Amino acid sequence: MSEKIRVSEIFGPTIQGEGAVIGVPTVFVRTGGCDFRCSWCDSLHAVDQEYRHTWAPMTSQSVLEAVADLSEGEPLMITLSGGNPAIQPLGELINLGQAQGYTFGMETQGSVVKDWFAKLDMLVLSPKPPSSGMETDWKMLARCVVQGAAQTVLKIVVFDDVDFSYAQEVAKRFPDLPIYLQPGNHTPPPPEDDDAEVDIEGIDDRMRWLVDRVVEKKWYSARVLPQLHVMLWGNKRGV
Ligand SMILES: C[S@@+](CC[C@H](N)C(=O)[O-])C[C@H]1O[C@@H](n2cnc3c(N)ncnc32)[C@H](O)[C@@H]1O
Ligand SMILES: Nc1nc2[nH]cc(C(=O)O)c2c(=O)[nH]1
Ligand code: SF4
Ligand SMILES: [Mg+2]
Repeated sequence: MSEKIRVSEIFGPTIQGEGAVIGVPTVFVRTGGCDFRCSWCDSLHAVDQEYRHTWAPMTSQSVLEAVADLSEGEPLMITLSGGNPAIQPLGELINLGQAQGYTFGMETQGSVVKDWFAKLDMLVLSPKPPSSGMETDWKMLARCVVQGAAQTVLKIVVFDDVDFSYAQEVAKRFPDLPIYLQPGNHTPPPPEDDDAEVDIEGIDDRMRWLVDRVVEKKWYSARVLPQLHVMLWGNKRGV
């Protein structure tokens, strides 16, 4: 019997709200458990051990059935997120899904590498800036890149100037990867809150500041994007 996947939630179809494939319809499979604990994590219900009892152990087949129920059998992009999906056994799910016409994107911080990264259609590496309180293992991040997903991109959350310098350092180390900058959202909801308010003005301010910084530095290969789902629905879960 293959190992079960710990699943916090499966939701959609919605649009991918962030980064390289922003706007693309997708179903999210959010796994439970993370080796990090970022100070500003917006998905603590999939990180904090306090919520472990809500993370259902599921087979790959049952995850795919749940996705197919939501998409009414139409194959689409499945986005694996978390928590850190890299700590879950996801190779079989990707094989099964791709055989049925699904494509797979994954969001991970680059702290753990698996051989099945090579099967992904889109790997989003989101190493964590200083404001998160986490450290970057540069060697591990580089191993995630060479694992060879069809497309690999970087996405860095930026709250302040120190984070901005960190993002520049990441870009310097990985000059061949497209890099997306995303303003941080300061108001993560309490995990049990299904419809939390969000500080849109603060996000707008940081977005404008981020554009100014990119232009000032003539960093013309950077791409600056807000979290579209947060602009539309705030910190609501399941969108
Ligand atoms: C919740 S994480 C889950 C996947 C993985 N653990 C990671 O961090 O990449 C998904 C994305 O949301 C971003 N994110 C988390 N909290 C955020 C916040 N408060 N503001 C902006 N982006 C945030 C992360 O940086 C990551 O790119
Ligand atoms: N619409 C939407 N787009 C997203 N992109 C990354 C998300 C995540 O939490 O991983 C996310 C999310 O939760 N919802
Ligand atoms: S790595 Fe991702 S899921 Fe884990 S705590 Fe940080 S933002 Fe949250
Ligand atoms: Mg999110």
